[in-house]
Amino acid sequence: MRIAIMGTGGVGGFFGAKLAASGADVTFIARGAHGAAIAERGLTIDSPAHPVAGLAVTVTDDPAKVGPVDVVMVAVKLWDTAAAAEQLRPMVGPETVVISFQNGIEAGSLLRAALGAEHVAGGVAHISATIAAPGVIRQVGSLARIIFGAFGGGADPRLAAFAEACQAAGIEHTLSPDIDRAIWEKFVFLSAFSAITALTRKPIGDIRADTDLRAFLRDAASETADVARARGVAIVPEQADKVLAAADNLPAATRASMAHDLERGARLELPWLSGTVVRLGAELGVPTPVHRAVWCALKLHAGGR
Ligand SMILES: NC(=O)C1=CN([C@@H]2O[C@H](COP(=O)(O)OP(=O)(O)OC[C@H]3O[C@@H](n4cnc5c(N)ncnc54)[C@H](OP(=O)(O)O)[C@@H]3O)[C@@H](O)[C@H]2O)C=CC1
Ligand SMILES: CC(C)(CO)C(=O)C(=O)O
Repeated sequence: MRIAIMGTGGVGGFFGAKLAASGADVTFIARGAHGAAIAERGLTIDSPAHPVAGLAVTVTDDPAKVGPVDVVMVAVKLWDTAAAAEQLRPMVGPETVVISFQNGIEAGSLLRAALGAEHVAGGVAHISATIAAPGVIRQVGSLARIIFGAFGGGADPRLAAFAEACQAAGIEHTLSPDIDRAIWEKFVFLSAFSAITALTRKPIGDIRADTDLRAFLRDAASETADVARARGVAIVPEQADKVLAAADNLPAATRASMAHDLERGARLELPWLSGTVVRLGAELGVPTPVHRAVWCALKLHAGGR
């Protein structure tokens, strides 16, 4: 199986390295100093649970040189999705499946429109990882799990084969019969978690210990769950409580990637997180006052410094 990693950052670099370390045929798409460092010194995963040191890998900044592959894992930030979809086109052959492991709920439809629905599946990544230095991915905590599946359900032998590759690589994974709901469940969690850890500039340990902030987190999750249900997604009534339970189980130091991006003055995925909740809420007649407040408080930071 040939696998390409479109965007070798926290998510793509981590899971791609696990696959490559297991002997899978993986090509990494990476650019700039990061791509040059990987070519020169290999790919390093700084992680107590899943360390990889200077793994020699195939890396290029030009997908046209790769040719068709079996699986493309898309792991660029959301603002790069449209450009990445165009660039990865030469890697898509008749049997290729492209799986987005990005956050939010919009990447799948954008990729389907660009590449054709038959070539696109959905995915979710549960991990906390960043590019610590060129060529180096740092994982925080030990959570590292992916979920993927065919949009609309149904069996897809290409995804079953990818699940086997994940199994061989020791990647915790689920081939989901309902990826649409899994993507929305992650969105209910992340829209709330990114909102509160970015707005307060505090990790989850401080937030969950404070009654007001705990309620804020739950309210934010509730709003996104209401929007999901108004869109016809079967999100259970207790989903906001599940978000609190998930927050209680995270290492105390955990923050959303958007909170890290805010602190280092980088661009934010805010428009696709709280921004999308506000936009869809307005379209569907669902009030979203918490996400509106978050959107207003952070929007002037969304472009980075
Ligand atoms: N980080 C995390 O812990 C998690 C992130 N996610 C989601 O996964 C997605 C990816 O996030 P993350 O891994 O943090 O992102 P990163 O910023 O760490 O990595 C993305 C990488 O893709 C590169 N890239 C973008 N476009 C191209 C291109 N056309 N060609 C080559 N390289 C390209 C970027 O390069 P450059 O820097 O030059 O732009 C960057 O190196 C996001 O939607 C995020 O929300 C989901 C779960 C956890
Ligand atoms: C919350 C987390 C770390 C879970 O994977 C995440 O997706 C993010 O911060 O972008």
